[in-house]
Amino acid sequence: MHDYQQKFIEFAIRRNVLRFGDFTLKSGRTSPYFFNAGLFNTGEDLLHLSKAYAAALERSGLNYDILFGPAYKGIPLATVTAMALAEGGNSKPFAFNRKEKKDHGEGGNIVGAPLQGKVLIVDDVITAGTAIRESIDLIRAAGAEPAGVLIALDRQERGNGELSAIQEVESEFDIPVVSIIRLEQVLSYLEANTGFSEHAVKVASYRERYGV
Ligand SMILES: O=P(O)(O)OC[C@H]1O[C@H](OP(=O)(O)OP(=O)(O)O)[C@H](O)[C@@H]1O
Ligand SMILES: O=C(O)c1cc(=O)[nH]c(=O)[nH]1
Repeated sequence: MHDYQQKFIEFAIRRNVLRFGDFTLKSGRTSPYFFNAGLFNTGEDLLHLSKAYAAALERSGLNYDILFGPAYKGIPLATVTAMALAEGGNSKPFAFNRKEKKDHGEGGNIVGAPLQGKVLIVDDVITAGTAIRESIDLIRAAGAEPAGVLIALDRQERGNGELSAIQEVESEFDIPVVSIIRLEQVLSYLEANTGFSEHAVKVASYRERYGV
């Protein structure tokens, strides 16, 4: 695990973004841990988070034209990532969607720059891959193509079959998925640090059941 990854895990635990307990996921699975990016909820958190996203993206060397944040939590993530990239001299257009279509004013369900060219999806986590597939449908419907996905945490879970949801997305759409941290690193952190052993056991057994 790189130092920046350990620091990111500690940042997420400190801000209660990475929590332990019983959580029902969008996929219906019951998970002993949850990553709630909505709790990065101060200006300082966002500043720190935006730098971690932008650094992961720059490290990946991924080629893209525009950032796209899926509603809802992807919206501030794409926004602050675009700002951090611009601060490093790499200004890109960005857009996001509304969950409900707006039928007055400017109408439609895409806000921001037109979805054109290679679109990078920015979100918090991938579990079963539903949110990413929905985003790819929106991107293709606009006549653009997905370039890749940038997330904070790869939960390393099976999707519909034996592959991880991320592997399915990568092979089905031929795009890379870049994450700041993966579950295996969270688990190593829990196992190596006192006070987390009970959580480590539960997370390990969840990973046995749903992990890849
Ligand atoms: O890979 P999946 O199984 O789709 O799960 C992950 C998605 O679920 C959550 O979003 P949610 O749809 O709950 O919406 P929110 O951003 O409005 O909280 C999360 O922010 C991801 O987008
Ligand atoms: O699968 C989900 O619904 C999910 C998992 C997680 O860790 N965080 C989140 O916001 N959603």
